[in-house]
Amino acid sequence: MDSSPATLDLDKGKSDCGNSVVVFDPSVLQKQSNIPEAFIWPRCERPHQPEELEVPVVDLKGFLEGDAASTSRTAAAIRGACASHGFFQVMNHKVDAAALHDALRVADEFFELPLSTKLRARRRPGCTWGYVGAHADRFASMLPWKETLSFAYDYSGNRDGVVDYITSKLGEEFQPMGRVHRRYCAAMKDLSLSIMELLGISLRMGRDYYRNFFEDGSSIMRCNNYPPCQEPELTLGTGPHSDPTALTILHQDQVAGLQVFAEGKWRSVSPIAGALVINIGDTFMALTNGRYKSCLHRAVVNRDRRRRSLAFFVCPQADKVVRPAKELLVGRDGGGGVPRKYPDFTWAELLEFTQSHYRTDASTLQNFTQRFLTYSIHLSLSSNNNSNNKAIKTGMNKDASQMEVS
Ligand SMILES: C=C1C[C@]23C[C@@]1(O)CC[C@H]2[C@]1(C)CCC[C@@](C)(C(=O)O)[C@H]1[C@@H]3C(=O)O
Ligand SMILES: O=C(O)CCC(=O)C(=O)O
Ligand SMILES: [Fe+2]
Repeated sequence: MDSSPATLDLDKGKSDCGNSVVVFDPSVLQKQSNIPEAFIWPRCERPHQPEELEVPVVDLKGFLEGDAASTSRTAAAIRGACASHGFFQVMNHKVDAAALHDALRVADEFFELPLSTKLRARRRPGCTWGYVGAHADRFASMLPWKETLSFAYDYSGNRDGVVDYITSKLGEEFQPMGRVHRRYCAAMKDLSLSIMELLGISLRMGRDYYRNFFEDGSSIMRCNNYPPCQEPELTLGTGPHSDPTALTILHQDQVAGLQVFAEGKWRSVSPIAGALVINIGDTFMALTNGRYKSCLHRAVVNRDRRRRSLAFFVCPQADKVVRPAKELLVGRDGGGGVPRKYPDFTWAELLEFTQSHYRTDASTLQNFTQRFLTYSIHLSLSSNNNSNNKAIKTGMNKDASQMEVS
């Protein structure tokens, strides 16, 4: 069994910091009879033949046309899904079929480029954006069998941010690719804000509450490319995690691979032509004080066919405080407040935690909260200077231990 992932020195033998950099080169790895050790996951994590998870397939036509009865039926269907496993699929979402097709086409164009060209966009240490192969620059084991390209899409920023990013990294000849991504992200923004309206209605917060919260959002576009794998039973395309973001719109191709951990086992969410998969992320779970669930999921690979998915991660504006509406903290009997499950935080803080201190997994938000509590209690013990005491920032009583950390 080969001992390590393909090693390729960058730019005439050295990377920026003078060391050889381990990258994921599918064209090399796929020729090897076995996958490198670093891609082999623990036995308990390896994929098995799953059952199907019947997630609700919600038809958005009536809601998008303003039909009141259809809107309340749609909100009820979404409420049920979000309160259990946080996943549903949407049909008749009004995202142009050509935009969906072209976005996958240009993702293929990118991933089919020579590795040296893709590495022009390589993710720099400490940055979220760029080209990544198996996270071989970040992790030493349990590497995911995938390549990804990620970039920002700012809801309120300049219209050409995506095009500028793509051309600045790859060259002016990639303008058409940037324009296709810009069109796709604009469509994802519109759909995400419509879904935020439905989430607001489903939580009886009104259609504008979450729409207003996210309309100046700072979202992330991620293209996932999962090459065929010669030992798919030993590895994972994306490891078990809940999305730290608020909402994910996933455009998967017609190759099965997405799995959700629901009712005590891994279950597949099969692709439905024309449908988009929607799931609640940790940040939205915190906004509802845990009422809506950010669910564990992963992606598996296969021996014969490449799989692609486009994940659009909706995030609030980076410095906006994530705190549940007080209406969601009222007990079912209308009595006293329900204990807070999570501290006040900003998306910038949670993102930094996932990128610098913690590998996103099944317990990201719980560990972020625990770290927050420890830090807050440490601060309150070690300093009388209340202005530094982050516990106040949680909008909670001084005794942060009242938070119910699940
Ligand atoms: C904020 C993020 C971190 C990851 C990308 C994302 O934008 C949302 C999902 C996260 C991730 C995909 C969850 C599984 C592990 C991960 C390391 C990956 O496999 O890519 C995560 C992403 C990351 O870059 O940290
Ligand atoms: O590719 C998929 O189906 C899921 C990817 C995913 O969960 C992610 O990128 O966060
Ligand atoms: Fe995910």
